[in-house]
Amino acid sequence: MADMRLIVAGAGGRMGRALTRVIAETPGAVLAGALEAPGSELLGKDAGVLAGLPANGVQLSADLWTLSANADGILDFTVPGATIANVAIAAQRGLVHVIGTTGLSASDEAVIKSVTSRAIVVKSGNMSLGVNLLAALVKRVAQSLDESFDIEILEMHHKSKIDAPSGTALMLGEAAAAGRKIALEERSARGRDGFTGARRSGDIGFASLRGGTVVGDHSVIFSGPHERITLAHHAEDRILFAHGALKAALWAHGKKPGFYSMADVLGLGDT
Ligand SMILES: NC(=O)C1=CN([C@@H]2O[C@H](COP(=O)(O)OP(=O)(O)OC[C@H]3O[C@@H](n4cnc5c(N)ncnc54)[C@H](OP(=O)(O)O)[C@@H]3O)[C@@H](O)[C@H]2O)C=CC1
Ligand SMILES: O=C(O)C1=N[C@H](C(=O)O)C[C@H](O)C1
Repeated sequence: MADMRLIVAGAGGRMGRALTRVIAETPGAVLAGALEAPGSELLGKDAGVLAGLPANGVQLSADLWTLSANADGILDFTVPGATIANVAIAAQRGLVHVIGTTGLSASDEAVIKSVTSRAIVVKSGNMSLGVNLLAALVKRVAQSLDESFDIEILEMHHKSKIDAPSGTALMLGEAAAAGRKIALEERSARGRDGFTGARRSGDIGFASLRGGTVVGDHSVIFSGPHERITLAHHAEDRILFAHGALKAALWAHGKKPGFYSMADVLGLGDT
């Protein structure tokens, strides 16, 4: 099969630059375009140079329709508004759309699902093997423990992160809720402040810390009578997520339209 031609959306961002570097070193993948926000001062700059590599001749553009005329996939780690705009074009062009953007609303999620009868979407709040394994473990532990164990999810990220709780924390919350056979949206406790009253039994709590350059730390705490179990993951470099996104794109190339998760890509199934 010919090399997969990939567009990096948000090419000037932290993940975008990491993705450009990983594409350059991945056999079977080639950078076909670099997308940035309309009005960005980075438009016209060379994607390779921005990523700390030699110039590669791919200049940042805000025109996905034109870029995608000659592409097979788009790696999208941007902001919700941009991802939703990209969804329609990716579907129309038949691209593999790998979505890592977090902070999407329920209606954004519905828009993404609505195109998957004709589009190939791989979406995950975290593209790392470790976090996807952790989610499977969290589901398993939540299945085994009753409501005498309170579930709390703690995450810490760098000071530039703009959404909370993190997409990963919500994914781990979904895993815990699936293990307990409850609906997360009915049982989550977020943003405690002031006179909150006692913790409601069966809730899944979330807490977010921000500071410095932390790439991504997540802990799921099962706090029971006189004992506590903590399952945790620490991301050490965001290149980890970029490798996961590339793996997802190459895996999805040629697949039937549908909505896929990183668990599908990694062969973890519905564990
Ligand atoms: N699923 C996963 O494994 C991971 C997910 N993420 C998620 O990825 C997203 C990006 O993270 P990060 O790279 O740190 O953030 P950055 O802010 O560094 O990068 C986002 C980039 O998207 C650009 N952008 C904004 N609007 C558009 C648009 N309309 N079209 C194209 N590009 C646009 C921004 O440009 P500008 O600055 O000019 O607005 C910026 O360059 C976040 O939601 C984060 O949570 C991050 C790591 C791993
Ligand atoms: O914004 C980030 O940096 C990250 N975002 C993702 C999230 O919201 O969970 C994944 C990772 O933790 C880094």
